[in-house]
Parts: sequence; structure tokens; C-alpha cells
Amino acid sequence: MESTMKEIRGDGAPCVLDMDDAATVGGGVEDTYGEDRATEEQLVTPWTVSVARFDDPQYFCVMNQFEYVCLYDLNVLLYRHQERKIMNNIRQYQLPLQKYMALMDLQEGNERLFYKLLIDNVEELLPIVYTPTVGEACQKYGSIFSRPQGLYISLKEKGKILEVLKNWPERSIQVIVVTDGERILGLGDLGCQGMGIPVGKLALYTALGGVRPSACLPITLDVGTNNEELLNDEFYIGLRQRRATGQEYAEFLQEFMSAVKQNYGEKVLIQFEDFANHNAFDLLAKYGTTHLVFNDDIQGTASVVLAGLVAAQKLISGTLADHKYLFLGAGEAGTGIAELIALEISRQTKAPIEECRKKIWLVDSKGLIVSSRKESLQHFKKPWAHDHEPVGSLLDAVHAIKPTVLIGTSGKGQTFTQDVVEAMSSFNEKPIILALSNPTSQSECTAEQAYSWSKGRAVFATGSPFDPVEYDGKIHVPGQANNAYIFPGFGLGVVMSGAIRVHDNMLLAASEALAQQVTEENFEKGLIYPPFSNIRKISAHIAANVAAKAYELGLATRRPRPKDLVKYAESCMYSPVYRNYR
Ligand SMILES: NC(=O)C1=CN([C@@H]2O[C@H](COP(=O)(O)OP(=O)(O)OC[C@H]3O[C@@H](n4cnc5c(N)ncnc54)[C@H](OP(=O)(O)O)[C@@H]3O)[C@@H](O)[C@H]2O)C=CC1
Ligand SMILES: CC(=O)C(=O)O
Ligand SMILES: [Mg+2]
Repeated sequence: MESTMKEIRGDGAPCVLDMDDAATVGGGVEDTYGEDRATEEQLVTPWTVSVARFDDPQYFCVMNQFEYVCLYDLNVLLYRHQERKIMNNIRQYQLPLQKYMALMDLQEGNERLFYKLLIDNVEELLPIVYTPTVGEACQKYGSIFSRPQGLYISLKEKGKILEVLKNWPERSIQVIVVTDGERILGLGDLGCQGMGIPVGKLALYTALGGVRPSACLPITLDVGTNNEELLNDEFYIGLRQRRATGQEYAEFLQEFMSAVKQNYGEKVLIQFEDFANHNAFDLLAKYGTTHLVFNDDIQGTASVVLAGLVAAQKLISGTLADHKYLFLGAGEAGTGIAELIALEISRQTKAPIEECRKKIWLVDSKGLIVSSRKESLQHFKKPWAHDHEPVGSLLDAVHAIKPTVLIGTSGKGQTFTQDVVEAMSSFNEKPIILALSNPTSQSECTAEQAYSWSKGRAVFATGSPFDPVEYDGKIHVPGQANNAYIFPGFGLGVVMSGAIRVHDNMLLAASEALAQQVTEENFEKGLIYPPFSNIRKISAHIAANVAAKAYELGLATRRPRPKDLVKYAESCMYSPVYRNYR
């Protein structure tokens, strides 16, 4: 029967699952081993090998699991009790880093409970497993490191990368997040200690986007570090040598990319994360035509910011083309966002993209990017070198350009000064100000500063979370403009449609879906992003829109195309539920 797929149970016996069931049991896309499928519809016996692996964090062991009794209610009770107990324990810790370590221990020891906790308490725990705390964890990774959480591939493994990949115990990988640790958030080169980032991003792939944990593979490529402090740190976990560059780096990356394709096939999504910009753009351009690759810092960030700007038009009543944009920071995030905005304006107005780019200006460490600097600019900055006299500082650029939107992607904290925010507020009724740099210490300004300096008029969002601020008797809630809104749903959409390449229109589709999820209630609070508490629903919509675009572009390989893509996305999402025993 065509609509039937074979599953291998934990005890090795094949069980047959109808496709319709597969769409309702919530076991994650291509849940090959069936380990996440237990629901009312699919009963599993407790003596299969899959539930008896006491040492595996994916399986929660109940004391009497070998008894032939219905354990479902007991499980549910135990689960709820455990969840409350562990949240209570985590709340006892004073320091975010202690909470981070407790959560990492939980992920190691009881993966299902970790995800249950993360899903049910997403707004509280996101700042712990993700920015800002993950930044501190990476900085201190050497001293808090106990057990490896992902796969390290070092220069020493050159020539053997395929063998190293084969050592990873899970075979059916769908998403890889890989870093070489050179630009970890706004914290710079943290070498091997950057592993916290792929681990954290993939935890969000599962909790926010529903990709099965066993299908996720965090990888850190250890190509050395130029961070002198780490090179001299006795607890540093990586190679003590300066970074490989040029041909050596290129050959290592080439071997890695080929090995991934050979081992996991054409449809594994490789997310590049926190590479320095002198490698990131080239890697994306080179492998974008041969592999299923996505750069979160360039593309994911662009998609999330575009969504926020589209949503902001409801608060300001205009269109994207009505604005003038100024960026502080012309690297991966800055130029990535700028290009997607230009693309969307071009799509909306039918104007050539070169014309649309002229609405967008960027400032880097040397000042405003202008045509007289063109020859010396890195290639990704050249499209933004417009005709203008040289301008040195951000404040001068704000006065000269008079932008309606100011976006910070410099990785440098406190660069949106009082003068800058006041200047923005002097010629805009509602200035849009996005301080995207992470972690919190690198944010271009705080929420309190943005609201007080703009006298409560700024439409404001930040990369790392800030608490609501009361100004002049009104509560202002800053949104979190972070690619975490996009990549989990985007990845789910790619995986569930079997897409073989990422196309810019899929980023626009993700953006559109996110913007549509902002409600009137959110707008009333001044928010341009929906709350993270609804993120799984949001991710399902993003996934559906991305998948629809992949089908439309002829890039999707999964046939037949599911009729209702939102329902299909929801049905594909992993849920950390306990099984029904009989
Ligand atoms: N909120 C989110 O979702 C995301 C946030 N980010 C954050 O954005 C920041 C930047 O990331 P990314 O774009 O990848 O980094 P890059 O290194 O690629 O770019 C940084 C840019 O900032 C410029 N810059 C640095 N210092 C200054 C300064 N004092 N004044 C003016 N410009 C300056 C650099 O100038 P020059 O080129 O001259 O060196 C460069 O153009 C990081 O903090 C990162 O955490 C990144 C991705 C997603
Ligand atoms: C959020 C993110 O990807 C970054 O700050 O690099
Ligand atoms: Mg990043």
C-alpha cells in the first residue's frame, strides 16, 4: 500500500504505520525509529529495547516499567510533578549560569523532560539556554565543561572527517548547526568554546520548531583560535594554535561539506552559525548551489527583521518603501537584512533592486559607507556605497541621512547614545529603533534608554530580551528581534518538504508568515513580534509558508504535497510526551 511506511520498533521488529496516523501522532519529521510516536493511537509495549535503554537521556525510566500495567496516568502524574519540581529547583539558583548548567545536566540526563520544561516555560527559559546566558556559558565553557555535547571536528582529523561523522550514534540527521567559533554573538573569537551556540540553537530547533532531538547534530569545527587569552588558558578545550586560513581552511571546509553530504545525503540542512564575515559570505555563496545551506546570521536575521518592519507598518501606517534605513554595522547581519529589505521593496514596488538599495545606508567602523570608499570595501559592502560626502560618526550620519529606521548590528554595546536616540526622535513621530546586537552587554542601548530618550515614542526591539519599561505612566514592552523566531520554523519547513536548496523567496515567505502572527493585542502593547509563548504555532505557520514556497519553486521533493501544510507541519512536530503502555 502506497500510503504505508515501515517503522522499526526498538526491539527490531518492524511495525506498520498508516500514513494518516503518521500525520497525527506528532513524532517529528521522518521519525525513523518511532521513539517519539507513542500516543493514544500507537501503543508500545514496555519491554521493547527502546524503552529499556536506561542510559539514554531520551528515555525516562519509571521504576516499574516492566510491569504489564497501564502506566499512562502514572507517567503523566510523575511527569507533571517532576516538571514542577525541576522548575522549582532551577528558580532557586541565583545566577543565570547556574541555571544554564542545571538545564544542560537535565538535557544530558532526561532529554524529554528538558524539552517539556523548555516548551512549557519558553519565555522564562529562553534567556537561559539562549542569549544572553549562552554567551556567558561560551566564555566560561572551558571551566564549566564536563561532557561533550556535540561533535568536535578538528584540523587533526583532516582526511578522516567522514569517519568522524560516522562515529556520531544517530544516523538519521536532518539539521546540522555548525560553527567555527570565530564570531560568537558579539563576543568575538571563542574558538572551540563556541559549541554552546550550535547546542543552544538546536535545542530551539526541537523546542520551538519541533525537529526531533535525535535528528539534530551540533558541530564545532576546531580550526584554532586567535584569542590569546584562550590560547593561554589551561582549561581551554580546543587546539592551541592560531586559526587556519586560506587554502588550509578552504580544504578543511570542503572535506567537511563533502563528508556531510556523503554521510547524510542531499537533504540534510546545514546551518552556518557565528562564522566571521570574511568566511561566512563566501561559504554561503560557494555551498548554496551544491548543498542545502542556510546562514542564520545573514539570512535568518534578515527574515526576522523584515517581519518586524512589515508588522511595524501597522503602528506607523506606511509601506516599507516609505522609509529610509540606517544601519550601525555592515557585516553579516547588517548587509543581510539590508538586502532582504531591498528585495522585498523591489517585489512590492516592481522597482529595480539597485534603486531600492538607495533607501538603505550603512555605517561601519570607518563611518558611513559612501561611493568614495568603494574600492577599499569588502565585496558585501559595495552595493551600499551610495553617493554622499564622507561622514565619520553615527550621530553625524543620523543628522545627514535622517532615517526613519535605525538598526544596530555592530556587536558594540551602548552605541545608540542619548544624542542618537534624541536625534531620531526629533524628526520622527515614531522612530523605529532595533538594537540587535547580542548578548545583552552588547546591545546598542537598553529598553529603558530607548523609551526614556524617545519620550516613549520609539517602536523598539532588541536581539536579547529586556523587561517591559514604564515611562510616563505607560508600560512599554520591547519585542525580541532575534532569528530564533525564524530558523526553527524555517528549518522545519525545509525538512518537511524535502527541499534541496534554500531560495531567497523562502526567506521572504518565512518573514511574511511571522509578520502575520502579530495580533491586534500585540500591536496595542507596541509589539512588532508575537510573544514566544506561542512559538510552536508560529513555527508551524512559518514552516507551512516556507514549504509552500519550496513546492512553488520546484525545490521540494516530498510527494505528494500535503494539502494542509499548517496541519502537516503541526503533525510533524516532536512532542516530549510519555508513551502509553499496555
Ligand atoms: N538579533 C539577532 O537575531 C542577531 C544579532 N546579531 C548580532 O549582531 C552583531 C553583529 O553580528 P555580525 O553582523 O555577524 O558581525 P560582523 O562582524 O559581520 O559585523 C559587524 C559590523 O559592525 C561594524 N562595527 C564594529 N564596531 C563598530 C563601531 N564601533 N562603530 C561602527 N561599526 C562598527 C563592523 O565594521 P567593520 O566592517 O568596519 O569592521 C562590521 O561592519 C553581533 O552582536 C551579533 O550577536 C547577529 C545575528 C542575529
Ligand atoms: C542571534 C544570533 O544568531 C547571533 O547573535 O549571532
Ligand atoms: Mg548567530
